[in-house]
Amino acid sequence: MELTLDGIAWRARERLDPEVWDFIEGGAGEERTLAANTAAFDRVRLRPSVLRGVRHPETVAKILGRTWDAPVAVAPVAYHTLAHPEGELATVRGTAAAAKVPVVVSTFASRTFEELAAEATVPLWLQVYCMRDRRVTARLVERAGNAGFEALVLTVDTPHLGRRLRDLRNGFRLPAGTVPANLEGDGFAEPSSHARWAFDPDVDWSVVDWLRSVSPLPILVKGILTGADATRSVEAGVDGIVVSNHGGRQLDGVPATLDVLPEVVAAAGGRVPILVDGGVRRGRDVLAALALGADAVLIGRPVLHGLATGGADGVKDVFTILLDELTDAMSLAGLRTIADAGPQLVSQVPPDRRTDGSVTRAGARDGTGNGGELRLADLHASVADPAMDTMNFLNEVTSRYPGAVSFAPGRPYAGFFDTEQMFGYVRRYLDHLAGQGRSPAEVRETVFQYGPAAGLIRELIAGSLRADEDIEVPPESIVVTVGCQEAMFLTLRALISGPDDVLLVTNPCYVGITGAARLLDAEVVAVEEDEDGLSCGALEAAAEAVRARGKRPRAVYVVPDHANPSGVTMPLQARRALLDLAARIGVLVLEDSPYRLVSPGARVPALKSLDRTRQVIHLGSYAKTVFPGARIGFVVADQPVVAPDGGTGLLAAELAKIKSMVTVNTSPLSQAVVAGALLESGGRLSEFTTETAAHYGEAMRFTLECLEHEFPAERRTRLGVSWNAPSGGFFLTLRVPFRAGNAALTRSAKDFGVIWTPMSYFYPQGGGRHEIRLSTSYLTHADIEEGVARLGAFVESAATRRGAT
Ligand SMILES: Cc1cc2nc3c(=O)[nH]c(=O)nc-3n(C[C@H](O)[C@H](O)[C@H](O)COP(=O)(O)O)c2cc1C
Repeated sequence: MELTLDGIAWRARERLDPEVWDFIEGGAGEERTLAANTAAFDRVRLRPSVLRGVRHPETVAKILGRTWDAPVAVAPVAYHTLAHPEGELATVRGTAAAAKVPVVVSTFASRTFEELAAEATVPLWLQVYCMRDRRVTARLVERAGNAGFEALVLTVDTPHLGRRLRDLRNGFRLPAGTVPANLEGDGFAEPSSHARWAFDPDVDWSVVDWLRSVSPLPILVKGILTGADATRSVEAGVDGIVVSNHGGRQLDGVPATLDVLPEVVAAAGGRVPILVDGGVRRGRDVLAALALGADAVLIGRPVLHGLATGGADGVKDVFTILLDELTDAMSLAGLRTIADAGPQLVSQVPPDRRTDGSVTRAGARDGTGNGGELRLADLHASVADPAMDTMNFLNEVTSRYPGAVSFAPGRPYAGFFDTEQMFGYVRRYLDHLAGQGRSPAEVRETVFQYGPAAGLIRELIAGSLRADEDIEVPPESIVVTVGCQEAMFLTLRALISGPDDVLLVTNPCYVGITGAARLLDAEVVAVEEDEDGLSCGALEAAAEAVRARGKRPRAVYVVPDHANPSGVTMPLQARRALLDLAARIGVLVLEDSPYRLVSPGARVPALKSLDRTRQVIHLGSYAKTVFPGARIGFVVADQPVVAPDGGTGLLAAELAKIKSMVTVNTSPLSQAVVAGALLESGGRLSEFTTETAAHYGEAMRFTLECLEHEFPAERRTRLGVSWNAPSGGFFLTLRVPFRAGNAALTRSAKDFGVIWTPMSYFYPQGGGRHEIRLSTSYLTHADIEEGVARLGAFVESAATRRGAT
């Protein structure tokens, strides 16, 4: 059994489809409020009283005249069948098995009130949304009352649903079979659009009187965040208040509930009980909420996590852990009953100064909290962006299952690395400098000192571009960067001048570019890739749509050769068409092509070599051709930039200015290594990489052969499996008949010993749910053979396992 609610959440994530996980876990907007909720609890420190002889702390709470085993209840959460087929039935069973505490049933419960009431041995409350058609609400309330529900919780923060970006990106729809069991009609599949037409957006405080007129049950309002609204609630005659920001799912930017709790408690002045929800994950969080004036807490997501991991048993685990932690914390803190949890119990709760401005504790003036602790909610939103987190999940899975064969990393094959050779390259470059007439002191200076921001080895790079790629550019148009990632970052920083500039990318797309855009708050619009790469028709339509919104499509990012992740290569004609279109509609093309020189066979000309209008910014990398540890990339930016005084320079010079404030200059030592390799190859990197290209070509060919062998025609058809056959590069795409998300990946790693990358990671606007990216580059043939066999077993199992996908 897991020991913490976080552990249960981790296991739930493994089991749930990524879109469902996102629906449950996500918040509105940049998820600042979502992050703030848990961060607020993290800032609390408990001040224990010692030697109080507390052997058996008493957790019992009295709320609205009823006795609860503990000051904890289940928050109203829609559609429990998303997490487990038994839905709310399992929730009431599991809760009851651990403690006698209420379950607040959502208007959007996926089990009927009557079946829940028949099952429940815990109190049931009904959460109420006020519908445009009040008769619908009145009927629900009446049914719940007849079924024996004991209270109504009127949600007041939801005239419509908040902007939940994860769901928008995923195009989330409720899975077939998940419907609100107590509502009639249809149109529920998209929760947000349903709410827009079904919820009453004009609802005001008179709704409390109305609700009282249709039901004798006590009424609590849920969604109060200010003292003023708490006062109004009491004046309106409510029986209780739930301090809630809907788990960060409504208005992003509102404060953490714990931070506003004291204000609400003070305003309510003990006239009604105060409950709070949002981010309660540990027993000590319950104590913190009580100490700051709450009478009880509600927990939302952890209940669904419990359901996902084990139905009723999982919910029981959630409550058992939480209550064990609560009693443990009480006895260590010297609290006999929950009434002992007063303000003296907590210290140093720094204010959320951005959102409510009130200082609740001393020691918070620097806004950093205890011991320099920072709040995630106060950092740039990109760090909490789920899209930035996908690779972490992959890394976690990889480290959890070290024995698995991994088709995930797009790494070069380590067999080519030769430590001694590296020294040889440096020597070679230093000799080259000496041969150019530099004195020993100057040579030493070159590698030991800071260097020019634009780089030391631009001439050599320009020479090899000419020799290998027929790209004719002056050395001054090149900036040597710390990997290609910096080249992307600098380029985007320069081009994206404000919120109206939009970056177009292919769908699917390499995550490095979308990640860089995220860091820069640049909007990204994805354009569907087809078998020829980027379709000009789709690109033009996307650019027009961006313009129609009053924005500027600034640049389009493409990987024209053996793309990561799809493996697609653009034919010559498509390249020419793209350049014509880009020139016509005034969009720059960012060409990133790291696999060109390490792929076998003839190469289609690079976009930059076809570029007659300086439309293309070429992003280069030596990670695959020389070695990634050198971290050497470059950007060719030969576009003229006109200053207000009419003077012109090259875009590269502007990029170098930016670079001087990012990494100052690229490591001269690393540049020396790459320069040595370029010199060694006689300026023709393509000759230097012949062997490497043959190796990777062979790895790809062998993987395809293993796939053919593993999935012969009959099996392929039966299972509904197919794949593409790139002529080079590191990646191929396997299409499978089941959802190939995190849950499937975890099962694949755990039960079958094979790891791959869900293609959905690479679709910035959703897609790729039935696709797997296989990387062929760094495995040996023996690993590939074994890995494909394991993959075959996994695919067979997942494809034939009903309902498990
Ligand atoms: C998936 C999901 C569905 C929810 N559905 C409802 C709902 O139908 N009615 C409601 O008032 N609140 C709803 N909430 C908000 C919860 O009642 C509660 O305020 C929030 O989840 C508490 O935060 P926590 O998840 O951090 O514990 C929902 C929350 C989640 C995560």
